[in-house]
Amino acid sequence: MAAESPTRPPPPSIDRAWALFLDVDGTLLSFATEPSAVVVDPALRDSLEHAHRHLDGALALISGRPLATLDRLFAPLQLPAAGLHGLERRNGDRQSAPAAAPDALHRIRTEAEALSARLPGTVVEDKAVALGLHWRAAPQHGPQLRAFAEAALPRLPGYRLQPGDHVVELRPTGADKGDAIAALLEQPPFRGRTPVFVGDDLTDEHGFAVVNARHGFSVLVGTREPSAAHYTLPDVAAVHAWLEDALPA
Ligand SMILES: O=P(O)(O)OC[C@H]1O[C@H](O[C@H]2O[C@H](CO)[C@@H](O)[C@H](O)[C@H]2O)[C@H](O)[C@@H](O)[C@@H]1O
Repeated sequence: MAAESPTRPPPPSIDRAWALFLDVDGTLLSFATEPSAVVVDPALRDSLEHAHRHLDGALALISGRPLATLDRLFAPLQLPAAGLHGLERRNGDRQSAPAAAPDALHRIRTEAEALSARLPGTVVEDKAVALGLHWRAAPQHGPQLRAFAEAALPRLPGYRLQPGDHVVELRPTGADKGDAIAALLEQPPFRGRTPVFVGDDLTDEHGFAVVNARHGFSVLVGTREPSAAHYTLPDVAAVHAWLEDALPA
């Protein structure tokens, strides 16, 4: 018999004493057929800016995207953030970044682009030290891209596969989203606050574990199972409404 899905309540309204961590794709932004096709509504930028102020700066984006891409998407906002699933971090003047990409990754990117050119609807995302192989517009090609990534991995010492939503990534081993949240919680303005993380994807489970261990609020967007999250919001529109509702006009 299939296990029953847990019933999760919606999260409480945003509290000034929170440290709020927000995933990006699938949480703040609706999915698009490819990474460059996402749309950032100006109203969302306004909500994030208000929330950042309301929380005295204790709001950070926690994403698989590089920080440079986050800054471009949300410009002119430049929020505290973790990029590349936790490998890159920025909190005010404090920054950390992974080492440069090995030569093998450049060769693998060229091979991946050649493969993608033969598989219409697939996309190779160049994330400098990481590589995303996407198949949202062509799900039938997912197995071939996954097989390519698995075969490439032994040529990349110090790398691992990062599965995601219609994507597999080749990324350096090291920090995950949970590590990034834990590190930010050691620093002002996040230190001493109740941690709250809102996310939708597998990579967000690391963040849920850290927040749960600190008696915070873990919020799953959507219905993916299994998940360690204790609360839920049904979709991106509900996340936007939750952000807007809680804030003073
Ligand atoms: O941690 P996140 O902020 O959720 O980032 C995870 C990955 O999101 C992006 O890919 C996803 O969104 C694309 C645009 O909607 C979509 O086409 C793709 O199928 C999704 O997997 C981003 O491109 C990746 O770099 C992030 O790692």
